[in-house]
Formats: sequence, C-alpha cells, structure tokens
Amino acid sequence: MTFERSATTPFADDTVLSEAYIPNELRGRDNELNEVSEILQQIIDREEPFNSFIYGISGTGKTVSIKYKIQQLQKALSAYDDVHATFIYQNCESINSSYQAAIAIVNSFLRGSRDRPEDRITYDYLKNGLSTDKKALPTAGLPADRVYSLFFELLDLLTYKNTVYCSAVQNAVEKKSYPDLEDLTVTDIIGNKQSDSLQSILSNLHEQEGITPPSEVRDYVVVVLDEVDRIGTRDELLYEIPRSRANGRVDSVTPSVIGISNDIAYKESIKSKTDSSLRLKEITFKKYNVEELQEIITQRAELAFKSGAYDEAIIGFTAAIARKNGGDARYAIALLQKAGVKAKQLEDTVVTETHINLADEEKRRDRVYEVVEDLNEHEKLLLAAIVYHNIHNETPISRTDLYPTYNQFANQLLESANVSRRVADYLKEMSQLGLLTRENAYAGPGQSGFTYDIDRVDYELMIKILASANDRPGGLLPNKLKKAYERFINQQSRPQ
Ligand SMILES: Nc1ncnc2c1ncn2[C@@H]1O[C@H](COP(=O)(O)OP(=O)(O)OP(=O)(O)O)[C@@H](O)[C@H]1O
Repeated sequence: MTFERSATTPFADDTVLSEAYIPNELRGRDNELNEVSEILQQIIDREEPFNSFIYGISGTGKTVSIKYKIQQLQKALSAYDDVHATFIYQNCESINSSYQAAIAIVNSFLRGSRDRPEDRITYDYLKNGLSTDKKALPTAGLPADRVYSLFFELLDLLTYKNTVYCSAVQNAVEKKSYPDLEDLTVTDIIGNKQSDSLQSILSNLHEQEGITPPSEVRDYVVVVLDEVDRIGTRDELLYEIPRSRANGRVDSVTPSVIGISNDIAYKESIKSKTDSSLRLKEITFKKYNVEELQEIITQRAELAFKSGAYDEAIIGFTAAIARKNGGDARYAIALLQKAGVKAKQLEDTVVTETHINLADEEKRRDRVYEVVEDLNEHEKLLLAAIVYHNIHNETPISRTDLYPTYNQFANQLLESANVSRRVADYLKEMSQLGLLTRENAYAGPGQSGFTYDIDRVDYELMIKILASANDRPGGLLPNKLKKAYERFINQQSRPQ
C-alpha cells in the first residue's frame, strides 16, 4: 500500500484536541479563573504570595486553568522589571512520595535546561551553584535530607540575578567587546569576581542600558504540584515549600506552592493539617453543566474540523454524554477526536452523532477494560459470578444469592474464598467504580439490603479480560461461566 493524503479527513487541525493544547480562551470558568488570578496577583504586586490547593473532579479544567493563568501572568510580568518569577510544573501522577517529586523537579532542571536555549544560563549557573556535579540524580539511594537540600538549593538559585540578569550582562559584554572581560564566566558576573573593570561595566549597564540591578528585583518561585494526592501524606512538599523561607532553607527567593487534586479524601486530609501560617487558599472547581460543555465543545470543534465537516447536532449530543460522565470536558474532547477518526476510517465527509456514538462506545469499553484489569483476584471472580447470573437472567441479585457462586469460583481457582462481609465491601467498591449497578432492595431482617446487576453489552469484553487475567493459564475464567457464555452465544446465533 502506498500513502496518499486522505481526501475525506474531517480534521482541519487535530492538535487542538490534544491534552497539551491550551485554548486562547477558557469558557465556563469565570469564577474559578478569578480565584486563581487572586493568588497570582500577589506576585505582580510584590506581596507575600498565597499558597493554594485546587480541588475539583476529573476534567473540570483545573490543570488547563492554572497553565492558562500562568501564561497570562508571565506576559504581564514583562511590564514590571522589579519582579521575577519562575514557575515549576510537576505532574505527580507516577510519583509516590515527596522525595521522588523533589528528585523529579531537580532532574527536570538538570536535564531540561540543557535543551532549552533560553535556560542555558540557568543550567550553567546550576552546574556551578548546585552542590552536585551529577547530570541527573538517581531515583533511589540518596538520603532524603540530601535530596531536600538539593531541591531547596535549586529553588534558591532560580533568581533574576542568575538568569535574566546574567544573560543580559553577557550579551552586553559581547556586543561591546570589553577585551579585559573576554573570559568572563557566569560566576564572575553573578558577583563573585570583584574586579574594578567588571564593577564599572555593571554600573554602566544599570544606568546607561537600563538593565535593572538584581538588588531591586523580588524573586518568586511557584511550584505547581498536579495530582499532588499521589505523593501521599508524609513529608509533604505541599507544606514544606511555603515554610522554606521561614525555616531558612531558602533566602534569595520567595517560594509558594499550588497543589492540584481530584481526590476528595486528600482534600479533607489537607483541611485538618493546615494552619493559617501557610496562607493556603482552597479553590474548588465546579462540575461543568451542559451549556458550559457545549461552549467548550463548540470552541474545539470549530478549530479541529474543516468548515462543513461536522453536523451542528453533535455539539449538544456530545455535551449531554459528557455531562452524564460527570461533566468531564476531557471526555467531551476525546469524543470529538475519536469521532473524527471514525468518520475518516468510514470515509464519511461529515462527523455526525453516529460517529460520536461509536466513539462513546469504544471509550466506555476501554474504561471498563481498565477498571476490570485493576480489580484484585477476588473482585474479578465476584464479577464473574455476576456475569454468570446475568447470563441466566438471574440479576439483579442479592449478596446472599451471589455468594455461593463466588465461593465456588474462588475455591476452584484461588483455593480460598473471602467471607461474605468482605464480599460486601468489594461489591460496594465495584458499584462506586461504575462496574455494577447497586439498588436498595431491603427485604427484611437478616437479608442483604442491596441487589447488584451488570450491563449485558459487556459480556464479551468481561470474558476476554477474565480469560487473560493474572498471567495464569486460562486466567480467572471459571469453567462454569465459560460454558454458560458459549451456550448463550450459540443461542444468539441460532436462526429464530
Ligand atoms: N473551560 C475550558 N475550556 C476549554 N477547554 C477546557 C476547559 N476545561 C477543560 N478543558 C479541556 O479539558 C481537558 C481536561 O482539562 P484539565 O486537564 O484541565 O482537567 P483537570 O480538572 O485538571 O482533570 P484531572 O483532575 O483529571 O487532572 C483538557 O484538554 C482541557 O484543555
């Protein structure tokens, strides 16, 4: 097969549907954006910064709003030469301790600064200023104290003097070619070299060239810890960063922190730990309603698709689906992207509700797959038991009626079963994950209060996942369920 550009692609620019894209305007977040502005405004005003904790369920625009506001602040800061701010963004999704987060941040500077020319000076200076000559810190093995000292050393180095100023002086020296300063190094400029010629040039630069002297600039460092709940509740950077100046761990910069999380339990744990000295401001991002989702979808669809390549009806349709999924803007955008790909595969020139439906189905299947894969062995077998009863039209089913089937499956495949009380916890958890539906059906003393059911369309998927579970031959698919499923399929394919 040779490659040719598809004539039927509906996309004008699919990059606007990627997670990295930051829209020019954020819809439906006026209150939240105003609150974020309030914290960042302190920096423009050269005041003590607020620390903040941002909470909201998944897809409510927390990350994009922070990035958007930081971009705006950075632009605004160019008008003020007496403030300098460095923003560090760290996603903690795959990090499980403050220790690891500190290492990741130090390493992103050690590694990243070399790749970004504008940070070259920072890197040169870091090399001289950080008390390590490693190109990257190992992710294990260093004592925690050492890691945190390096982390705070790094924050303390991220000043105007070490970066913008240093590079302005170097440029000026190069332009004017001062022969006796040809071998000038970063460290010389920063002030360790007290030569008269350097000092007179510096004062000339301040007066004649309008380069602000470092003594007039206040330095801020804002550390954004996204998905901060992942780093757990011990030695938290979330508390250490705001206190680092008072504790003497830094003295050149004023650090602050923005923690972001969608974990309600973490939010509650923060509340109980914070005291007023932290100046920790909590901001809650509301779920999007259908109208707000429509605005977000319209904005993306207009940029992503060619004119006339989507049916207007998909806007409301997609918004309604996303609202049912917890008002999740990420889900809505992912549906647009998948629907566009579906239309292209089917060589349809217009993206319609049909493609959105196909995309939604595929995404739901992917989600079920992920959730089921993460269940423990006993939960998987409970699921197997419910599928078994569902095939026999015996659901909704109570825990009491379900238990013997689970017990049999678990004894056969795992050689032991959990007690009924534990099974109740599993069932509750699985309902919360959206795998099972749970109905209150109180049937009198001694009876289980709930009944459970599962969505019939997912049989094939469930069987597939169970059969490949836990890397064992035959997986966790009980024989009895396998046979019941095969009979069910045969009946379905028999002519009526
Ligand atoms: N108001 C908005 N306008 C435009 N796009 C938005 C808006 N809110 C969210 N999005 C988009 O939706 C997606 C998810 O947003 P974001 O990552 O900010 O959510 P989140 O609240 O941080 O979610 P999580 O808790 O899962 O990390 C991103 O692609 C983002 O650009």
